[in-house]
Amino acid sequence: MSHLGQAPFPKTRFRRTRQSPQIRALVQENTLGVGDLIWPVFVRDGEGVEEPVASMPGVMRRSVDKIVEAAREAADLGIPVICLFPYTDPALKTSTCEEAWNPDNLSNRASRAIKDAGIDIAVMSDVALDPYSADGHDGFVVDGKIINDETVDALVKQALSQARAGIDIIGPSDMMDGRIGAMRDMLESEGFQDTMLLSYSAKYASAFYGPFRDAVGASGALKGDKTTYQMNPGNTDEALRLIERDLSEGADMVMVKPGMPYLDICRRVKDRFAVPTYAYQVSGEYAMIQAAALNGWIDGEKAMMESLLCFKRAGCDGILTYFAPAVAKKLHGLR
Ligand SMILES: NCc1[nH]cc(CCC(=O)O)c1CC(=O)O
Repeated sequence: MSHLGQAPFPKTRFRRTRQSPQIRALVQENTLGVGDLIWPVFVRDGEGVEEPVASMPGVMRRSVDKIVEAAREAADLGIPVICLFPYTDPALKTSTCEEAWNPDNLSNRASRAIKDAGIDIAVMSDVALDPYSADGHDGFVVDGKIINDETVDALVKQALSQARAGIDIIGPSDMMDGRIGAMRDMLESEGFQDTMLLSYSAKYASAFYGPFRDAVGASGALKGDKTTYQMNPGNTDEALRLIERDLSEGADMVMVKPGMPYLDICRRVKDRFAVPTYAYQVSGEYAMIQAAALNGWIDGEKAMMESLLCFKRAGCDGILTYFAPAVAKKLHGLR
């Protein structure tokens, strides 16, 4: 084997630098820190409610008061960002989705409550129509098609209601074309110069979103699939074109989603654009690790830590993960 400047065996023995925890720490190239974590949480109606999500053991839907408690706990652990996903009352779901830009919808109430409590945590939102849509799609459905431009107008209204509710980081997850530019123009003209856009730029049409759709109550509503707007898992050049497009329209940060099966995309994005790059370790990835751990088939805690470190190795600056509080506790030596 020839490697630049590498002496042959036995002058080079790789095991020398693996001999103890101290030396392994010294030569470690990538690390996971609490500052790398974005914690997605599910908000529901009511008060004092913490309701387990069956397909995501350890994950809860929380009422707004409990979300505030969770945000405080996350901030105390040093988690920099909490990301809100609403579980909307099915009675509020329509084909015109107006609940999406209701200033008092669940997501906006939760955002305001966290801000009013003065908690030191950045709040991120989700922009897409699916939690509010009777059809379960991220855009308006007309004659069985998901229509792009009218959806973008609605998403801009939704994003404005979120900015007004104090959201720090707007996360468009809808995959419509042209939405980042439209939202950036709106934010500039409405006086929200500091509101960030973290674009779900390379979001794939994935089977790994199943438990999430249960958690937000969208699985029952969804007719068909999302393949006309989310990406084909076979593509990688297209991901780079989407990232480039979203950066050119004013995205501050970009995301690849799902995470673990798409680490090659994370690496290509980071190498090519050198911008703040995030991955979403989605609900199905979380569920797989938890299910195997609960069966005693893998060491859940080790698999959790390894999976997240690997995102850092792949070039990500941070990860959206349902494990965030557990990881933060582990990193602080609290468990
Ligand atoms: N716009 C919806 C949205 N935002 C985040 C997720 C998935 C998150 C997860 O699976 O953890 C989805 C689901 C989907 O696109 O159907």
